[in-house]
Amino acid sequence: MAASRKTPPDLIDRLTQQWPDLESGHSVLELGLSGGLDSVVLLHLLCRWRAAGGPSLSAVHVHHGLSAYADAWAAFCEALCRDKGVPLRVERVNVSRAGGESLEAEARKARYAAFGKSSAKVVVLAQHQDDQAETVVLQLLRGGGPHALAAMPAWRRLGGLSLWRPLLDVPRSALQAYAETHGLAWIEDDSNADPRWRRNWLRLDWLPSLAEVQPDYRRSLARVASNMADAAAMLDELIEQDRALCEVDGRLGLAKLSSLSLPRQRQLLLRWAQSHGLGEGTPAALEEFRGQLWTAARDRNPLWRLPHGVVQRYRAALWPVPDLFGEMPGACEISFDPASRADLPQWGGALSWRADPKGLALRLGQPLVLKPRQGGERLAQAAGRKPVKTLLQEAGIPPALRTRWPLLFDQSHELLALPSVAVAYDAKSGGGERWWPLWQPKAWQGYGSVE
Ligand SMILES: Nc1ncnc2c1ncn2[C@@H]1O[C@H](COP(=O)(O)OP(=O)(O)OP(=O)(O)O)[C@@H](O)[C@H]1O
Repeated sequence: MAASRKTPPDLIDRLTQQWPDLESGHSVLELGLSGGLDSVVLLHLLCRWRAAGGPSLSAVHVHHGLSAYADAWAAFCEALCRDKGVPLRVERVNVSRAGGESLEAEARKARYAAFGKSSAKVVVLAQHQDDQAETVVLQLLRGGGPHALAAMPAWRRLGGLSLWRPLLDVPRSALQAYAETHGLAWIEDDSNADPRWRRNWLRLDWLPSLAEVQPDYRRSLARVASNMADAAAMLDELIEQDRALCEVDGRLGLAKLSSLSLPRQRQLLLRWAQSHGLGEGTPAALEEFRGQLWTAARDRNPLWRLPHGVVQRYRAALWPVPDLFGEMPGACEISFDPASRADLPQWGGALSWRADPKGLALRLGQPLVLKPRQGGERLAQAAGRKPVKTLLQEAGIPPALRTRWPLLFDQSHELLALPSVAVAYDAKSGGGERWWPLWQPKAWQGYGSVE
């Protein structure tokens, strides 16, 4: 049987032709070796390449401890690498469902974390054309867009190193033929035969039926992946351009947003919200919000609720407001230190100080109290005591941020300031150095302040 299959003569050429440049500094490779057919064939190819003057080589086997055979797989990889003179590290990882994902997804995360610890410049993995085709179908069934359908790239960054998948355009049958021709031994993962896993069901049932009507489906699906990779890259470029057009200080300007076509508005909003850590919204919630954006009355401030925060329309812009759903903070004592910046996660921001002749006269270590608004507070201003609510409105603070905007009191509960917005007029008398309190909500960190 082994002799009857024809080995493609060019498998090693296909590998080396993808290699960018031996002089580029990528001269050390580490192979992810599971002990299965694919990575055993890749080990053989890389060893041949090494013998012909190619990059030096090591391997990593990730021991997940999930199968009764896990120790036997590690032992198999150790013996194979010893025989080939390839240094092997066996990484034992703990996989649990603690993250709330499937065991398969947790195992994958642990595996890639172990790959990321490599001291090589490039980690090489043995996914092939059948894996790519399966990934495209799985992403299609999940309802994925261009990024998901782009499936696996041949090269990508993983932390400080590169991941390389040189066999992505090689069908599994060619790897099997190669293994048989060279008399290679490998292990079969028992879980690959379990049809309860969607990928296995595809591989064992669905794709063989598809192959009967379209034998070249792998190539078509690989083409989908590469077309979608281009589409995804172009989408990224367009979103970046649109973002540069619409975003000022972390807010999206509505006038500029309205000049974009509807699909561009949608894509920009989704990406922008994600980049502010608000998570991925449902298409229905986004459409509802987009409808309100242009129709809600001027004095309304519609919200787009996302898994980790909200986006609020306020005046002529959209504001990202992360995590407003925790418990409201209580009163909090601090002591004045102009050199320190106090991160106050429960309040959703950070308090700092700036020397300013119009600020407060405070002494180092003076006790101060931060309290949330109760309603009805007033702050002394030149023209009388002004409601805090009016001061926040005048400063253009969107309503979603006002509930957690801290009020700064002295120890006798006199309101001293609304940080970044105003300080008490009567607190301005007296000599010495003066300080202006600054409140920077998490949503604005990395951008300017409200002033
Ligand atoms: N236990 C392991 N130890 C080291 N490398 C592994 C291990 N399991 C898989 N790999 C590497 O990853 C490649 C792909 O394996 P597999 O398709 O099982 O995993 P995956 O990481 O889930 O892939 P995908 O990126 O398609 O989700 C293998 O060919 C091999 O190079």
